[in-house]
Amino acid sequence: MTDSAEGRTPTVIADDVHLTYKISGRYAKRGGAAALARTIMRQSTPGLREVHAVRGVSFTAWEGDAIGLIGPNGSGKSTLLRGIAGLLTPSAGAVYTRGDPALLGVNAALISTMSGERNITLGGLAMGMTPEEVAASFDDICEFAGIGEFIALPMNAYSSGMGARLRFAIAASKAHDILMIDEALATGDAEFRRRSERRIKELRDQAGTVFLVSHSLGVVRETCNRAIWLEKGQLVMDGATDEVLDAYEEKHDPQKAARRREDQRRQAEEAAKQQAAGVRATG
Ligand SMILES: Nc1ncnc2c1ncn2[C@@H]1O[C@H](COP(=O)(O)OP(=O)(O)OP(=O)(O)O)[C@@H](O)[C@H]1O
Repeated sequence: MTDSAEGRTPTVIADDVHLTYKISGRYAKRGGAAALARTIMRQSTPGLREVHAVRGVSFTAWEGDAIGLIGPNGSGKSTLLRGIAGLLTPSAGAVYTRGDPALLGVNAALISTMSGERNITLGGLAMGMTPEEVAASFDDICEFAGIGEFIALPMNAYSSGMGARLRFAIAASKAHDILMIDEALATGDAEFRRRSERRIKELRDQAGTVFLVSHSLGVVRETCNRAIWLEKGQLVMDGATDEVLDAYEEKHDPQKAARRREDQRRQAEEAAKQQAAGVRATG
């Protein structure tokens, strides 16, 4: 499956995807208010409430793409990742993937009562590595996570940042066809972020596709070639990172956008001055 125009291979196709959560409990009570709530929310089953989190999203991701998913809280970013990973079945539309998607989220399934060391082994095996491959990457994973002696302690003794670092280190040790990272980088310090950004670039170079959910526009600018902007479960914009992030900033942080425009104007002015000085010096 290759796009003949550009010779690139699509890895994920989302075709008008809708993702819905069904929650029970809160409206299960009998009584007038609950019945009224059900009528308003067009519920057919008493006690079941639906949250329509992703509403008709379509895009195609390609090999080598690193796509930042941006949007305000509750806009459906994590839900869309779960849909791509196959953890949620679309209520309408479809997701097609080429290769195995691996979702690295804050809730990635490591076992909190076991040590970091043990989780490296289990996580590696769960990702389909052989025991030899796990043994070969063990030291690199420990070093990448950079949590020192904590690696020998059970993970429930870790701070949330340490846990996120270890999860990232384990997931990123293997080349994935499609790697999805949910906010993992937000919890690391500057040095860890730099290491992670380098690793994401390597994974892209190995022709994988990376999706990154992050509230840090800086991380998305540094890491991604493309961005998808979601708002209330719908796709607002999909395109080159700078273009999408500039438009997002105009809407959600106009002051910052104005400062950025001013900086760009100054830089352009400075570059023009230097070019003119260079022309005079050589002329
Ligand atoms: N497990 C769940 N059960 C029910 N509703 C959920 C569940 N997870 C998310 N939602 C709802 O789905 C919508 C989208 O949530 P989602 O977590 O995908 O957004 P997000 O853009 O990732 O948000 P954030 O930036 O805050 O992490 C929200 O209205 C949220 O309340």
